[in-house]
Amino acid sequence: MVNNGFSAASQLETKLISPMALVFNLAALPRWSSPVVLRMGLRSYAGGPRTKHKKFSPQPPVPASNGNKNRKQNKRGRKNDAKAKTEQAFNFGQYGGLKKDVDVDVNTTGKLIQKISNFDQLLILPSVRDAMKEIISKESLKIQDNNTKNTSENIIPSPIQAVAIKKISKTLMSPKLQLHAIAAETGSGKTMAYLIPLIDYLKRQELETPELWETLKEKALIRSIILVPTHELVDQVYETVSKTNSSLGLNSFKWDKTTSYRDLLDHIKNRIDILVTTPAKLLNLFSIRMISRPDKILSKVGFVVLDEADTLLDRSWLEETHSAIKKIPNINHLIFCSATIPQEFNKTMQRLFPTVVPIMTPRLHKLPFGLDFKVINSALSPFKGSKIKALAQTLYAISNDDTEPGFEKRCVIFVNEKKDVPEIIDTLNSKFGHNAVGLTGDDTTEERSEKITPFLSSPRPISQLRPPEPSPEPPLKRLEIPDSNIVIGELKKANSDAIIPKKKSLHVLVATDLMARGLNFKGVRNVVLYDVPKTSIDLIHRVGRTARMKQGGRVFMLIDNRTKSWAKALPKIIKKHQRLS
Ligand SMILES: Nc1ncnc2c1ncn2[C@@H]1O[C@H](COP(=O)(O)OP(=O)(O)OP(=O)(O)O)[C@@H](O)[C@H]1O
Repeated sequence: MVNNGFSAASQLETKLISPMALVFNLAALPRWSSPVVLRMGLRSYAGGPRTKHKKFSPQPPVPASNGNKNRKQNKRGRKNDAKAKTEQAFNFGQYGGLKKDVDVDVNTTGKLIQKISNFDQLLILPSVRDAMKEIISKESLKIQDNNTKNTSENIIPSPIQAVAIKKISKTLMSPKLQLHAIAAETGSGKTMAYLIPLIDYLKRQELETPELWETLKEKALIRSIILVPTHELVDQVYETVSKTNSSLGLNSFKWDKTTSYRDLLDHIKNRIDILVTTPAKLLNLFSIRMISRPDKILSKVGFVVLDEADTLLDRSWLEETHSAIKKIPNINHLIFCSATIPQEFNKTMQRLFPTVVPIMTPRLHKLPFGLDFKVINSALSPFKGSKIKALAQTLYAISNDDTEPGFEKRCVIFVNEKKDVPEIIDTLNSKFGHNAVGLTGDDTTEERSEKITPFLSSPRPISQLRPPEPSPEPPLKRLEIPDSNIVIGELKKANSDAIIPKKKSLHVLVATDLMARGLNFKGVRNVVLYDVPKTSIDLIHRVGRTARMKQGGRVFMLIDNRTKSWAKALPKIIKKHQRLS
């Protein structure tokens, strides 16, 4: 029987899988959820100085207290409100870490966003709009499961792009300082949500103040900066940004570990319109002897983006990032972009940037739409507590099911501790015959890049790969669960290591949280959480490497007796489309 995919309702259901029977089927491609925007519970974010917006009001108005009765009623009211709020945001076992009182205002901004179904409805220069649509259509994943081809005509703004561009474009050329925080679920197109306003800003500067532009265009300066936490993200963001060089005549440049000072200087001399780098590198500008006036070079930077802002402003990065921003004296737009709002990040923002204006979508802190989440209990027979056996069988089953027909399959495995990576790789490759590579912060930049590149590009058609090695594998018994469209692949005698056949057609990457942030694993349909992530924040980022932008994806989370109580909460969260807290 052809495996057609789950029904719409069951796509979002989480299933607890018995270890002997792993369920395989990619969820059908999800559509955009209703594009709506929310006002976040980032109390201090409200009240931006320059842009009009409503203030966040976490509690309904309480009438002026008058005597004991009123006080008691008010107290009860407040209790009920608090209860309703905690019920709304599901608390995942001992998890937490995320800002809880995310308050969705679906009605006001939501309706506005629902109306935006086309880039033409947004205030963007036509040349910028056309160029960016073209880039998206080339970068965005081809939908494998049907014959729809991406062309710039059928590219529409994602909800976060619609709302961010709409809001930022209103006062784009106002000379006053403007701070925005863009936050939306993983894989929702946040890069373009800040890049389109940034590029529109640069091009409008050129067109609207031609005299000024004439004096600046030959100068040694930088006009905008995108800061990211890792070199992988420098490469990824630059890959997109650099496509504007030819189509829009911009000079973009990435400054990473491999860049020589000479190269950097040469590019600065010819004007850098968009610089992509890390905060540490930017601070380096002040210690390069060849550069006599770094302050002058930065004096014309008008647009700054902090991508993965929650990482860049967490305890270990804060000082560096804040120092880097402080070195840029004339910022006009400062944008913070993030998929999660951890409590600590929220507090930092309240303290350092209390006037920032939030731009968010209602799916923030929810797991991706169209995700198929499976929980595998390694404590049960036949694994009997061996997580590695459970992992090996999961991988075997992934490589043998009939998903992703005609394309190579890839799977990213996340572990909590980097010390576990070498052992897992060794066991998977030597004992179970997998084709796995491991990545930790100990790898050099070059090693990391070599290992990760095959996962960042679209899956290759099998016809382009060399024929797989023959493997002495037993036939896979296929079963169907009555009254469902679930197909089960069952291994004969799966409790014995010896019978698990060698399998090389699946490409496996084992990584730590380092690779969980922001990386656009194009078309990776399978993520395995070898360890239960320690916080909701980690869970969201790791899960978010699959099911990106309308693409289905599966997550297999391995649990044991220690972690199973936490895992129990997840089915409810996903089924009810709840937000993690
Ligand atoms: N309007 C659009 N239509 C279709 N695809 C798009 C659109 N905008 C962006 N994309 C594609 O969606 C994918 C995910 O985008 P992006 O990496 O910006 O997500 P993100 O929200 O930054 O994710 P993360 O939170 O993990 O960093 C990319 O492959 C990008 O090319």
